[in-house]
Amino acid sequence: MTGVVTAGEIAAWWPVPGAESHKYTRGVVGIDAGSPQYPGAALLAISGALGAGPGMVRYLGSAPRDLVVGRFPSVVLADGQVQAVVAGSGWGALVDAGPRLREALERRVPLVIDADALRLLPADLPAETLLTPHAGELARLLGVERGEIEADPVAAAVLAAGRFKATVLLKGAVQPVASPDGSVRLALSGPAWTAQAGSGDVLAGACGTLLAAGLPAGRAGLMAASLQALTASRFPGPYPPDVQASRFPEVVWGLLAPDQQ
Ligand SMILES: NC(=O)C1=CN([C@@H]2O[C@H](COP(=O)(O)OP(=O)(O)OC[C@H]3O[C@@H](n4cnc5c(N)ncnc54)[C@H](OP(=O)(O)O)[C@@H]3O)[C@@H](O)[C@H]2O)[C@@H](O)CC1
Ligand SMILES: Nc1ncnc2c1ncn2[C@@H]1O[C@H](COP(=O)(O)OP(=O)(O)O)[C@@H](O)[C@H]1O
Repeated sequence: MTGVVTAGEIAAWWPVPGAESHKYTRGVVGIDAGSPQYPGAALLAISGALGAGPGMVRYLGSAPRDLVVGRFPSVVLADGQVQAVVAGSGWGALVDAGPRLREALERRVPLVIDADALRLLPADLPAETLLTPHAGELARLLGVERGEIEADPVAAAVLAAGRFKATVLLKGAVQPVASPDGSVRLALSGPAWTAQAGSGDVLAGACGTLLAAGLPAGRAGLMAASLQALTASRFPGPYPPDVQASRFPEVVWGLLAPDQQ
């Protein structure tokens, strides 16, 4: 199937908790984002993860831990079981980036690989890996000029998904989500208020929550990117990306119960 995902599809796929759900069945997402160089990226990725409704967020990164729990007290600092991991946002020049990505891979769960971890892709990626490059990062990965990516983002995403045998969400004004089997869909689009530093970190966190809930990588990417775009449409204006993420639940509610809006 091709074309733009619909709001109806997103609502139908949304992981609504059942009466018997608990935090582990809803999905635990491990966030390895941020660093001493980019502590804000940890908070941004966590805000995106929480806004999409996880059972639990575990913080696995190297940003100051007090900063994390001071801002988000529901986040668990203890390591333990996770059903998906977000790796790479705001790693910057971390010297242990390679071991961090290996550790994430050894958990054998679906991964979101973002930002600086995209430079370290291994030859074999696990099933349900979601890569979330912007055009600059994808150009670097494919060894082409950025203009080529921007000239045909759909073709670039499809090429990358085939090359890396992973699902690729190419970020930008048009956001294709391509699967290794050659299929591609577009996320819903929204106003460019989202085009600001940190929106990508928020998006990676939201993708992680949806992967942890058990969604296939393609759907997780389409849903998270569309949620961010719909939020900017519903709350247009210069809201910082974590503030946009704090409005995600209202937008999800609007998708699930449109009559009550
Ligand atoms: N608060 C925090 O802690 C934040 C932390 N962050 C963290 O900062 C780190 C560096 O991330 P980064 O994306 O700024 O740099 P990098 O990957 O070297 O870009 C390379 C080149 O690509 C281009 N380019 C960039 N974006 C583009 C786009 N959307 N669409 C198209 N092209 C684009 C651009 O090329 P130019 O236009 O300059 O030619 C740029 O020079 C990373 O760890 C990230 O997670 C940020 O998330 C912000 C908030
Ligand atoms: N023109 C645009 N219209 C709408 N959204 C955009 C536009 N350009 C970029 N975005 C959004 O901004 C974000 C950019 O991600 P990224 O460049 O990785 O940011 P950062 O690394 O600073 O967090 C993505 O979430 C993308 O959806």
